[in-house]
Amino acid sequence: MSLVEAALKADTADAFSQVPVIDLKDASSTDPAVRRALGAAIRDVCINVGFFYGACGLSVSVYMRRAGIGLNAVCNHGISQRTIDNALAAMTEYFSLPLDEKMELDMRKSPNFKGYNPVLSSNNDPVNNGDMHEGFEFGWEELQAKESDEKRANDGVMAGVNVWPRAPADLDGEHVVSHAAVTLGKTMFPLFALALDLPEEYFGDKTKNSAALMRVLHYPPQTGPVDDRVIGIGAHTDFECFTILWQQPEIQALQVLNKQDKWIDAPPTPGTLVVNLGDQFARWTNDVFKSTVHRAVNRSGVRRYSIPLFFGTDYDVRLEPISSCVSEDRPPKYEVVAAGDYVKARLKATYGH
Ligand SMILES: O=C(O)CCC(=O)C(=O)O
Ligand SMILES: [Fe+2]
Repeated sequence: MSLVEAALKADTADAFSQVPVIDLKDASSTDPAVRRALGAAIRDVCINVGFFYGACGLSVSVYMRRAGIGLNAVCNHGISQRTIDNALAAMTEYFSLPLDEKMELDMRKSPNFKGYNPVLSSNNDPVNNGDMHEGFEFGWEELQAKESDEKRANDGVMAGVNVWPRAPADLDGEHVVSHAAVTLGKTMFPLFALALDLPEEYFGDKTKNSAALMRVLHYPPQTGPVDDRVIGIGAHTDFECFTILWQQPEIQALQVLNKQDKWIDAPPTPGTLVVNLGDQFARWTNDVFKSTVHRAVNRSGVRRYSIPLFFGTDYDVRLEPISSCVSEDRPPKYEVVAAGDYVKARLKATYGH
């Protein structure tokens, strides 16, 4: 079945009622048949849901080893548990700093949306009155600072350095997690290409500078009568190709909208990370791949932390629809824009500056 036919079929299929799990253990297989089978599973989920739990757990260390980076920094700590524990401890410490100290790195002082954003300063859903979370955002950076960072020199409209809080709440743990997640993201691109019947290396020259924005989020508990227009993060789609999300175990907050406009819970599931598609993939695939609306509402009565990594194409890439996703009956739906311009416009709308 062609991609366009599969998308048409999905339009009339039943709405999803849960977020599916895809086992990513075969992501490192070199057997073409095994890889094709995984690509087919990913294709089905991308066309019908746009969200899945990637079961990775221990195998993340395999990705790290294959990519040949961060072995000491990441694998020896065991990305699936110890690195995450470190990151969670650093986040907890960072967000408990006095507000004026956090505001020293106010994102609004940064030309490229790096740094701290306080509670209610972002508004992902324009009908709402602000998002009930605070966050800290940074882009890709070498673990050991280099004199000249070629990747960052090519960031175009999103170019600019990160800002970091001072030790001890220095978010070093998050920086390590971002390297692990970027490695996982690079492993995913060839699989998305397979899912789109493209050569595995199709996205290679479009993702040389691993546009990767990581956010560290803290959602205070919302108790008592909750104003529906003030929720953890309002209904939105993500901006980049796909997001890899770690959510704090045992706290339900994330919800995904199905086509019957029903919110489906996506609770944290041990040994998995959430993977969801964003608008760059929707634009590239002319909506064959779904950039699905989601939100987070923390009514658990306790604090909740999460770490999304938004993984996209190089910012100068133009998001032209892939030809197999366009037909006479399915003409291009989106104006062609450069990835960086699109991301920057969405960030401006979200943070109001
Ligand atoms: O915290 C979460 O579970 C979701 C965060 C999210 O959707 C985002 O930052 O785009
Ligand atoms: Fe999101």
